[in-house]
Amino acid sequence: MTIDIEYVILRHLQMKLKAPFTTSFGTFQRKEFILVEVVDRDGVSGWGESVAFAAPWYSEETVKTNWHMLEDFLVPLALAEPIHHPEELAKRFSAIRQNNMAKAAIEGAVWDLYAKRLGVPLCQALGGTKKDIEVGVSIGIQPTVADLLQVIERYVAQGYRRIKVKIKPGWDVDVIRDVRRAFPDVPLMADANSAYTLADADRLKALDEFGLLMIEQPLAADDLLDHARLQPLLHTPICLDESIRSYDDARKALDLGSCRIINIKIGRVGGLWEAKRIHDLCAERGVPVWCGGMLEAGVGRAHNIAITTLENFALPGDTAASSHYWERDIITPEVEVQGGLIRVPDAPGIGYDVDRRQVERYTQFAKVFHRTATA
Ligand SMILES: O=C(O)CCC(=O)c1ccccc1C(=O)O
Ligand SMILES: [Mg+2]
Repeated sequence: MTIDIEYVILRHLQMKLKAPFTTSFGTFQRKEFILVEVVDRDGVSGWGESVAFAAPWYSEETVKTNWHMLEDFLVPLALAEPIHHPEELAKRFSAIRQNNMAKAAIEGAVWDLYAKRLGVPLCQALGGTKKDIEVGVSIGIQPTVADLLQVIERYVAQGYRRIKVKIKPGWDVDVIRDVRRAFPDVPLMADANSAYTLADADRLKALDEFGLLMIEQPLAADDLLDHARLQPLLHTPICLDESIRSYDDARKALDLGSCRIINIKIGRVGGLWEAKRIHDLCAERGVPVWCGGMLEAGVGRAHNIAITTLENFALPGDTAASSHYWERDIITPEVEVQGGLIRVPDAPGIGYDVDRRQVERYTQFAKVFHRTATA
């Protein structure tokens, strides 16, 4: 199989979230992101989505740094030579340091095109087998505990398979106690987005009594060592998110005992190829993984669904329904959750149609890059 990309379109989109989403590091009202379309000689399109946010709170990447990396480095590399397998592109990109979300955006588009050319769904091209995936939902910090309980009630009623609550100092032990009292049996976890240090070990230890499935990223993103010190003090498994940016990070975290579960985000680790390698490593080590979310629009959501079909994505992810985030998503059909499950689409590639009318509506500006002009 040879993929000859004829041109690439970068579009800058902005979509308003249905409800503001608050984490320990800030509040999101809208999502700005880059949609990548790669088009081959026959006019077949592959789609990718950069998950970088407008501001560098979650990681150092932003929409603008991603645009710069794509325009000046990654798109020219993708156009430079034909591609026989997306892995080749991942290797080509390894000459460029980090900037994982930018790399993943275009690599994801090439994966979609690759699977479409093969005539198979993306999940199958990746080696996934599941026909349905189990999903949970991530719930932001709310104005009051009463608000939080009401929101949780709604998602439990919709059948979501686990509830994730964002925590930070001052919105943690008492909140989780109230949630647990109201929902004694719900599969529950907490995500701190690096809001604590090792000096808070007692506070984190106090969460042990609530039977959480895991506590996600309690300490700093660059601190595998302190996570390794914290984990033996807790009964609750630590799950790492921000700390894991590559296969090697995952290997080191598992060797050190920094976590017992890994959240895989395709963008954070630089693409589907690296995500699959981390999945396979964790499978060998008997460590379950799950797919995190970055408030994606439909294209990113479709990629998350595809990777989650790999077997060792053993825990429900954060890939909630389109309608949880958006009045109107950019794909048809939209992603729906029924009884806590998403049915994996079986059409070639990402398996959803990109709704060009909606894309147009949300696009603020765009730029086209032709092979002849760059290569
Ligand atoms: O619903 C989603 O897409 C996941 C929401 C979420 O938890 C999140 C949202 C924005 C930034 C970081 C995170 C996170 O997983 O830490
Ligand atoms: Mg997280």
